[in-house]
Amino acid sequence: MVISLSRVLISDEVDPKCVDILQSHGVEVVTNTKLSKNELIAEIPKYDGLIVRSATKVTAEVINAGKNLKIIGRAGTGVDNIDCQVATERGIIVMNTPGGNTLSAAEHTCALIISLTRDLARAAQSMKEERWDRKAFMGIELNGKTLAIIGLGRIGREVALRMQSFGMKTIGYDPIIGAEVAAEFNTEWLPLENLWPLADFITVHTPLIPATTNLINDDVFAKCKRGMCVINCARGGIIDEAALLRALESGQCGGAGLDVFVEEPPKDYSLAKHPKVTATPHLGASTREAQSRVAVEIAEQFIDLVQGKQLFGAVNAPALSNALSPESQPWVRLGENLGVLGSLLARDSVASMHLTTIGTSLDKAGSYLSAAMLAGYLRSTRSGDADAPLNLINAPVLAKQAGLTVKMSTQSQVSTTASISVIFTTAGGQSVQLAGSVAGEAVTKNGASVIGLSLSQAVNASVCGIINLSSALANGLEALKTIVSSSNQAVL
Ligand SMILES: NC(=O)C1=CN([C@@H]2O[C@H](COP(=O)(O)OP(=O)(O)OC[C@H]3O[C@@H](n4cnc5c(N)ncnc54)[C@H](O)[C@@H]3O)[C@@H](O)[C@H]2O)C=CC1
Ligand SMILES: O=C(O)C(=O)COP(=O)(O)O
Repeated sequence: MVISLSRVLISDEVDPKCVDILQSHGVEVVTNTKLSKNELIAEIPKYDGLIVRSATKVTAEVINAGKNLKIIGRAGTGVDNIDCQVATERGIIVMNTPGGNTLSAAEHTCALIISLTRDLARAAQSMKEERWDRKAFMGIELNGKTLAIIGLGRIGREVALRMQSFGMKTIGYDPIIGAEVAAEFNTEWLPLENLWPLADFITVHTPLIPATTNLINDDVFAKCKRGMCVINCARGGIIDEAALLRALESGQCGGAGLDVFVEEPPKDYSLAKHPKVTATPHLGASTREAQSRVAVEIAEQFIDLVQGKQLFGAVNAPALSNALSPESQPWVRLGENLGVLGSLLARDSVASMHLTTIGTSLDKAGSYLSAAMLAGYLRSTRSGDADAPLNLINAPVLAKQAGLTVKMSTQSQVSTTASISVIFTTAGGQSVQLAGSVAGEAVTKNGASVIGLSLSQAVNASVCGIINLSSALANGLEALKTIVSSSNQAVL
């Protein structure tokens, strides 16, 4: 799958290095950070690429209006402001720059923890008001206290390492990162129920997903030590804001450091204004270093993708990662053509496909080959929304929605000429088996795949031939049958 980009819209404040890199590769870039929702919807059809931070809400409406959109880039980490599901269904790549702002977010988290222990924000404000009030600001030491880290990914572990230098004991929970990995950064992995009562501070570093929404709620506050403090430099909504306000009021929660809010900017500032809260306006990634990194990274990732060099940072295109190299292009075409052929030969709608890759060179090709096959199959069978392209990004999702199941197997034989074999089984139980390979420079140069066919019940024949698949498909099934039955091992 080849992706070309001609015009990119940047709709949030992104370091100018991003524009420079894209322009130096011939991409036209328009920066407009003042677009209202409706203006963005009106503007987006002109672009094939969009780059945002957290401010632009890339909703289904925006994505559906983006008739030419191929890629949405997030100069940062969280993609919760982008409707990734709709983007995927429309075959649009969503890409972020994981890691570019990790250290800045970790440092900001540490700053919030430290600020809380000494009430720095209010103490500094009192000095600006010319009040020398030493009695009002009795703090606590971090040394010997326990910090619970929920989410032991990139930021969580950097926070752990930094706060350990203050003498804090770090404990943590993550459903994917286990105890052994946590121990590598001196953090004791504990199940949540065991962790709540031990923590003096709890900091969250997870994405906002259903499992983490309101993760810290009234019940959790009740299980914590009285006076424990919470920090949220991840996403608004991981800590239930109403429950936090109640816990601050009752004294169950001793303080909160908040960088993120359910609504940004918040309509209701009662949490931010609360005397026990140190709040910042989503500044975790707002450092020169982080902004420079994410701007360069997103631009370079776009260019690498367009040049077919590599796919980095895509959050919704697992099939694409091995499909960009020039060597894989004929295989992608073969897969698509086999999908089309399967749909032509199967008399009923296909309920399942079983793809087998043969040969070690195709060991990692199963996911893009099956996606290519599904794209070809769906392209040839679908009616309706012809607007949305069918490609390696959306074909697996749309096939799943249509109830089509896909099985993949690998036969890793070193000496074998690489080939693929697929069995299409219809809802009525008929099956069509096709086998194909990409052979020879001369054939692949003019874009045609060579395919060895073995047709079973669906055409009630058992023939084997080699045909120029592209021209056969262009002439339709009847022509194909004629070609197959009249040719034996001939390239047409
Ligand atoms: N305030 C700011 O400006 C910034 C905020 N962020 C946010 O910080 C958060 C963390 O970012 P990274 O560390 O880069 O992400 P990451 O993907 O490296 O780590 C997230 C971790 O959360 C874990 N997790 C998922 N579900 C969980 C659950 N139910 N309970 C506990 N852990 C769970 C994952 O397994 C993963 O290890 C994200 O929400 C990101 O958007 C990131 C950068 C800047
Ligand atoms: O990268 C993230 O997840 C962030 O929250 C940073 O957001 P921002 O790019 O500063 O709007």
